[in-house]
Amino acid sequence: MTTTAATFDAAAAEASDGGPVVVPVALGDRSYDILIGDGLIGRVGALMAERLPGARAAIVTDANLAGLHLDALEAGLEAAGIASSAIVVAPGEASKSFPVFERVVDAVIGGRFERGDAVVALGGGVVGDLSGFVAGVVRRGMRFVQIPTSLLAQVDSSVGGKTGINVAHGKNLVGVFHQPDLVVADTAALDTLSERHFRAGYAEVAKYGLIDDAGFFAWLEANHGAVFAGGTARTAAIATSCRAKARVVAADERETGERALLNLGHTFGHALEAATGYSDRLVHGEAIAIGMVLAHDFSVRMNLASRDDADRVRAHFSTVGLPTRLADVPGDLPDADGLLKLIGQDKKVARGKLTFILTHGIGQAFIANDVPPSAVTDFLAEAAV
Ligand SMILES: NC(=O)c1ccc[n+]([C@@H]2O[C@H](COP(=O)([O-])OP(=O)(O)OC[C@H]3O[C@@H](n4cnc5c(N)ncnc54)[C@H](O)[C@@H]3O)[C@@H](O)[C@H]2O)c1
Ligand SMILES: O=C(O)C(=O)C[C@@H](O)[C@H](O)[C@H](O)COP(=O)(O)O
Ligand SMILES: [Zn+2]
Repeated sequence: MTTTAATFDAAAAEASDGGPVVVPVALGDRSYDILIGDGLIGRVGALMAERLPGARAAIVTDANLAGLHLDALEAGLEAAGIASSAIVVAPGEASKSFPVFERVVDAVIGGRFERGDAVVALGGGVVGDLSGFVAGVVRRGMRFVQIPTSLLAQVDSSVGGKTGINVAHGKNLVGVFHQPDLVVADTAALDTLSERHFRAGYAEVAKYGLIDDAGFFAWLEANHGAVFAGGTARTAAIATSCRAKARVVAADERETGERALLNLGHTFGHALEAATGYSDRLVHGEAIAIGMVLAHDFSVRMNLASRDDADRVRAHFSTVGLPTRLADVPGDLPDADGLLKLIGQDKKVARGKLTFILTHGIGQAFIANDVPPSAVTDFLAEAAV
């Protein structure tokens, strides 16, 4: 549902009884809940015992999370009588790769985890996408529990079942749709997240406003300080984001239509991630922040949106410290033709034609099929200046 600045109600986005906020994802017999609240990691064992009785847990996490939040998860699993073992990968986008995928698959099968056992992702979007892919293919599909620990993962990647890894040709080009059975977002975990990664996740929060909720975007412009500070504004922003994503996923699980709107900024952004080698030069949320600004600027250039709206998007992202221009990417980038080659590998390409998510203004994104490649290169050549 689209809200306006006057009607967006942050308080209504919170649970009234002090318990976790519950956001259902309605997918028939594969429906599941997203639980959002403070201190939930220690309760995952009890929640799993209720929802997946008898399942053991193959925990996949990264080395940062292993030192911070793994003990609490393991203690809760043990208290609930759930046997577990942990597989630890290196932090960072490079772990969404074939070699790391193979290592995790080997550890899960070698650990004799069965189809009815659960792969449990404790981490950000990298761990979630990688281990969801493992869960989707080992023994042709295991149970899957997401414990997202970054802002980005809590508002976006843990929900909706897109899993996968990157290859040199492009982002997320190998993977499967595999929905989780449960998502548990412990907002207290965000207290240990770096500011850089919190900001990167904020880009995907703002995305929901830019897609179809101008009121939410206006609320973020006024309340971003409180969202960054934590507390109820942050929980409200997470819950609002999850509700928006759950609605789209329920309507179009496999992206045959409107789910593509969630790709706002990603056609440009994914090309930038590939161009920077999936490295710390540019993390996903930063690439998507630049991509969303470019999508608005490109829409202005195509006479679809007003310059005022595009400027508002750039100004807000600058205010919170996100990059907004190609020139903000450290190091060299390919030229416009090089970027277009990468864009040509986008999964939204249909019969060789480029698809972009463009906009008529803030909260008015739409799917644009058959975008002329020459318009894209002309625009990128100008944007690079
Ligand atoms: N499947 C989807 O629908 C979807 C949606 C959006 C993004 N993604 C993917 O998500 C990935 C980006 O996710 P991300 O931004 O979470 O990156 P990430 O998983 O690399 O996490 C960012 C960094 O923060 C650390 N970290 C995470 N939680 C922490 C915590 N609580 N305390 C301390 N450190 C913590 C991680 O170790 C890592 O170093 C990209 O690969 C992107 O393509 C997928
Ligand atoms: O869930 C979706 O659908 C999205 O597009 C969410 C994006 O934020 C996310 O980065 C996703 O992984 C991109 O999907 P892809 O199909 O373009 O790889
Ligand atoms: Zn994204």
